[in-house]
Amino acid sequence: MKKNELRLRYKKLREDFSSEEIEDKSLEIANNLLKIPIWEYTYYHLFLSIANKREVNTETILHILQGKDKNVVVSKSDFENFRMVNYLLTDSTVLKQNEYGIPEPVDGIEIPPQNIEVVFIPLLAFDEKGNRIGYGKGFYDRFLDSCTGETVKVGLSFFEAEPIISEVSENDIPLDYCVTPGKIYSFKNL
Ligand SMILES: Nc1nc2c(c(=O)[nH]1)N(C=O)[C@@H](CNc1ccc(C(=O)N[C@@H](CCC(=O)O)C(=O)O)cc1)CN2
Ligand SMILES: Nc1ncnc2c1ncn2[C@@H]1O[C@H](COP(=O)(O)OP(=O)(O)OP(=O)(O)O)[C@@H](O)[C@H]1O
Repeated sequence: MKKNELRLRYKKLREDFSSEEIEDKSLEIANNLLKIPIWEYTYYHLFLSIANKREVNTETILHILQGKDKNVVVSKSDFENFRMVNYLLTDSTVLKQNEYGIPEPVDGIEIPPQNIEVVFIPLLAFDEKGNRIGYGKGFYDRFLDSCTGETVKVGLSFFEAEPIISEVSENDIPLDYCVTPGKIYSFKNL
């Protein structure tokens, strides 16, 4: 199916979940994440969920990372150039909601993308090869492009994989893993 059709379809599917379903499914995703081999690294990039958009709630994942004493990196989006600037999340980080309701650090210690070892990625949809679709502004395409080839890319999704996403462009960087409430996909060596 085409990207725009998939975006619309999955946005609708997500909107049908109750807050309780979002919480339960997000917890199952966090539990499944513990089963993939990504816990020996130091720098983890996490997105902070938009409360009213029915995204995967990443709060439990944040607590897991903090419990393991990992360095957590969060970003601020620049809607002029569709790039993200990444900051270390610390006790003194001040978060402020941007115009889309995304909590963002006001400032802080900037972390170069090359230092980031694991990235958790919000998705609208993905396919069995690990291709992904986001909001379509290319924020994550640009960000992942500036990370290293070694950076582990982990998608988080409420839904299972589509058989195939057409119109994959050369900018699209595929996932290494995708975790859903019921399943763990590994795309390594595909
Ligand atoms: N929590 C979270 N943080 C994230 C992302 C995300 O998907 N989730 N992003 C992933 O890329 C980046 C921000 N990307 C965005 C891209 C487009 C729009 C946007 O145009 N919103 C419109 C229409 C949204 C819609 O179609 O539903 C709006 O809210 O009016 C917002 C954020 C970086 N941070
Ligand atoms: N590395 C890049 N450098 C410059 N432009 C890019 C890059 N990656 C993607 N873009 C541009 O960003 C736009 C959105 O890309 P695409 O349709 O793949 O979105 P997406 O993968 O759904 O979005 P996102 O990355 O925000 O989740 C396209 O116009 C694309 O040309």
